[in-house]
Amino acid sequence: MVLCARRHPEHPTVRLERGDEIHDLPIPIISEPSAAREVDWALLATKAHQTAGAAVWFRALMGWGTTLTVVQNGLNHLDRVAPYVLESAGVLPALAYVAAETVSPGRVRQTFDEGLVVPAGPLGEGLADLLDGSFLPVRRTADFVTESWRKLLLNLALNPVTAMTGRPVGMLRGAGVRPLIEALINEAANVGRAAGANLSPADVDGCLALIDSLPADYGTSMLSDRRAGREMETEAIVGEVVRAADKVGMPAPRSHTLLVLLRALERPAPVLAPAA
Ligand SMILES: NC(=O)C1=CN([C@@H]2O[C@H](COP(=O)(O)OP(=O)(O)OC[C@H]3O[C@@H](n4cnc5c(N)ncnc54)[C@H](OP(=O)(O)O)[C@@H]3O)[C@@H](O)[C@H]2O)C=CC1
Ligand SMILES: CC(C)(CO)C(=O)C(=O)O
Repeated sequence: MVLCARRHPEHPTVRLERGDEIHDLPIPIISEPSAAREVDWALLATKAHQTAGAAVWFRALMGWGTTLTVVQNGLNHLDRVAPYVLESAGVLPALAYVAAETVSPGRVRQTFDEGLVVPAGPLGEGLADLLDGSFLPVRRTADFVTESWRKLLLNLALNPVTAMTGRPVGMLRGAGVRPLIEALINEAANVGRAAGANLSPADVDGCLALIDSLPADYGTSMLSDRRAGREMETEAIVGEVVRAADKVGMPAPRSHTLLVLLRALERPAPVLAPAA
C-alpha cells in the first residue's frame, strides 16, 4: 500500500486510533506523481471538489488492469472522475460508513465503523477480496442508486447542520431541531424517489434511528472542514439534492434554504451599503 499525498508530511507515519486501539501503520507516503507506479487498485478518498486536483495521480497510478475506487459522499461518482480516466477504465463507486477525522498531522481518529458499500459485480467482489481481513468490511448491493440516496439522506441530515452550527450531532436531537431534520429527510426522500431511487418510509425511519443512535459528540466530515476553515462538500451533498429536485420538477425548499445559507457562509457576498 502507498499513500499519495499532495505535500510530503513532516511526520511520515500514520497513526490510526480506533477506540482504545492504536495502530502505527508503516505505509510509504509519496508526494510526487513521478514516484508512483502502476497499481491494481487505486482508492480516491479526497473530498468530491478535490477530484480534479487529484486527477494527476490517476494517470500515474492507472494502467489497463487498474480499478479506481471512488470513496466519496454524494451521487454520480462515475461522472465525477469520467473526464480524467479512459472510457475503458475500471471505476468502482463506494459509499463509506465510517467516521474518521485527522486530529493532528498523521493522526487519524476513527469513531464509526460499518465499512464500505459498492455495487455488486466483479469489481465489487475484487474490492471485497482485497480488503478481506482488514478494518473495512465491503457490502455489495444490486441497487447502488438507492444506496447512494440512502447515504445522501444521512449526510443531508447530519453534515450541513453540524457544520453550520459548529456543533456535533447531539444538537440535532434538541427540541425544535429534530422535526426540522425529519422534514428535511422526508423532502429529500421524495426527490430521491422521483429521481429513481427505491426509497421506502422504512429508509427514512432507518436514517432517523441511526441519527438517534449516534454518540452526542459525534462529528461529521463537513463539521471537520468547517472547523479547519476548509472548503465544504456543499455542492456534492446539498447541491445534489437541489439539482435532482430541479431536474424532476419538484420543490425542495428546505434543501434549497440550506444550500443558499451554506454558499453564503463559504463565499460571503460583499455587504451592501444601506440605501440612502
Ligand atoms: N471523514 C469521514 O468520516 C467520512 C468521509 N466520507 C467521504 O469521504 C471522502 C473523503 O473525506 P475525508 O476523508 O473526510 O476527507 P479529508 O479532507 O479528511 O481527506 C482528504 C485528503 O485528500 C487529500 N487531497 C486533496 N487533494 C489532493 C491531491 N490533489 N493530491 C493528493 N491528496 C489530496 C487532502 O490533503 P491535505 O491534507 O493536503 O488537505 C486530505 O488529506 C469525502 O467525499 C467525504 O464526504 C464519507 C464518510 C465518512
Ligand atoms: C455518515 C457520516 C456522517 C459519517 O461520519 C459521513 O458520511 C460524514 O461524516 O461525511
